Amino acid sequence: MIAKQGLEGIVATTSSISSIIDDNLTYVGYNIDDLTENATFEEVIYLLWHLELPTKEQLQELKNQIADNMELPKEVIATLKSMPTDKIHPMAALRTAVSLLGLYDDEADVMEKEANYRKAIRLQAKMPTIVAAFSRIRKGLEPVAPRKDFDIAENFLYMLNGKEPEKIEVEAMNKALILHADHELNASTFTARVCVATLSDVYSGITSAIGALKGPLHGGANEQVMKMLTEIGSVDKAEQYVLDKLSKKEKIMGFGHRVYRSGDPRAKHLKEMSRKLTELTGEPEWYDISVKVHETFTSQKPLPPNVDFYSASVYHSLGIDHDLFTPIFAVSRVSGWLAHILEQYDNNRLIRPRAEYTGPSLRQYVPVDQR
Ligand SMILES: CC(=O)SCCNC(=O)CCNC(=O)[C@H](O)C(C)(C)COP(=O)(O)OP(=O)(O)OC[C@H]1O[C@@H](n2cnc3c(N)ncnc32)[C@H](O)[C@@H]1OP(=O)(O)O
Ligand SMILES: O=C([O-])CC(=O)C(=O)O
Repeated sequence: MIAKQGLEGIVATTSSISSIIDDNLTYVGYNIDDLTENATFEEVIYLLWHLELPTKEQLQELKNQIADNMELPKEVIATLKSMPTDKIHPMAALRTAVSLLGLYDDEADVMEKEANYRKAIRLQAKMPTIVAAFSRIRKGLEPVAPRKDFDIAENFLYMLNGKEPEKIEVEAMNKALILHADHELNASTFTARVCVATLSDVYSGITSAIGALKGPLHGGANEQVMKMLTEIGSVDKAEQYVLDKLSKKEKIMGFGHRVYRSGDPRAKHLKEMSRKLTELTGEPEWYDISVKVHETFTSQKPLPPNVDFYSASVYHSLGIDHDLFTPIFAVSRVSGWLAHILEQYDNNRLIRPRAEYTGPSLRQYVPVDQR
């Protein structure tokens, strides 16, 4: 039997990390609403990697390990500086920098469980530093060194802007990081699992996953949402804009999902954050335009917004450049990719499905000068 196009509905692995059942998302049994309201991103990382929430001591140990590993090798900074920063997408820079990190990790090809865990910590710690450093370098600024007393959310905003962020900004970033951390067998996570199931290394797995997340049908959608909101420009233009796009059979980014039917449970948190933050920054129009697009789109198609829709106006309100939205998704999702990579190694078998051949039937080779 051939699978539906895009492997729709196919259960391709077992996993204990996250589940989507009846449109409810849980990380290792904890509802995403509960975690978003109460946890820190570091607690969620620990949960995804150890399948239990940490004790105070375990959490402190993880935070220390991350803080000790945030600095980038000088060679990676030098390469970021040598990139054609005005021409490339930050996701391409991130993909290259993560691959490069592997060259400066003596344990890159050591396949023992403990070594893979150490690499997970290094990658989780260094990805925010890469994104922030790239952003500064392309503005002609020096990268800002991470602070050991800051958690990931706070450090990321600090390294990006070179000043201590406000409490509300840190809270919003922490929630956003939790909401994007893992999502069952989405395309980038599947990519990471396929890669490491060949017994390739962790850096290869994460580099491949970044490539998959970059596409606009997946993580790249959040940047496209902001592009659309900017193009619309004011609430009174939103309805016509959506109707025009739909009449041309074009997709509206940030809507629809392969798995969710009644709605993506992450969207309501981002919607509320968007409302609060846009009000605080004195730019409520970004929220108002988003709501109008939401209302118009769902009056035409029964496809609710996904995680990428309201995250766009949230990140915009945090003053983040629009092409950094997808790299921020990667800074969060690397926690889930790493959890899945570690799980894959623990019970590995090569992932190699079949294809039904639909090309020409057997034919004879004709030499080039006779064709
Ligand atoms: C973090 C994440 O990855 S969340 C997803 C982020 N991606 C986006 O927001 C991009 C926009 N959304 C989409 O492209 C899709 O909804 C996907 C890729 C997320 C899921 O797609 P699938 O389940 O494969 O649905 P598919 O793309 O086949 O669409 C099915 C039908 O719904 C329509 N549709 C789906 N999403 C949208 C959309 N956002 N806007 C307009 N129409 C849509 C398609 O045009 C198609 O219509 P048709 O049957 O008349 O041709
Ligand atoms: O699960 C998916 O297909 C896409 C998604 O929402 C995610 O990766 O967060």
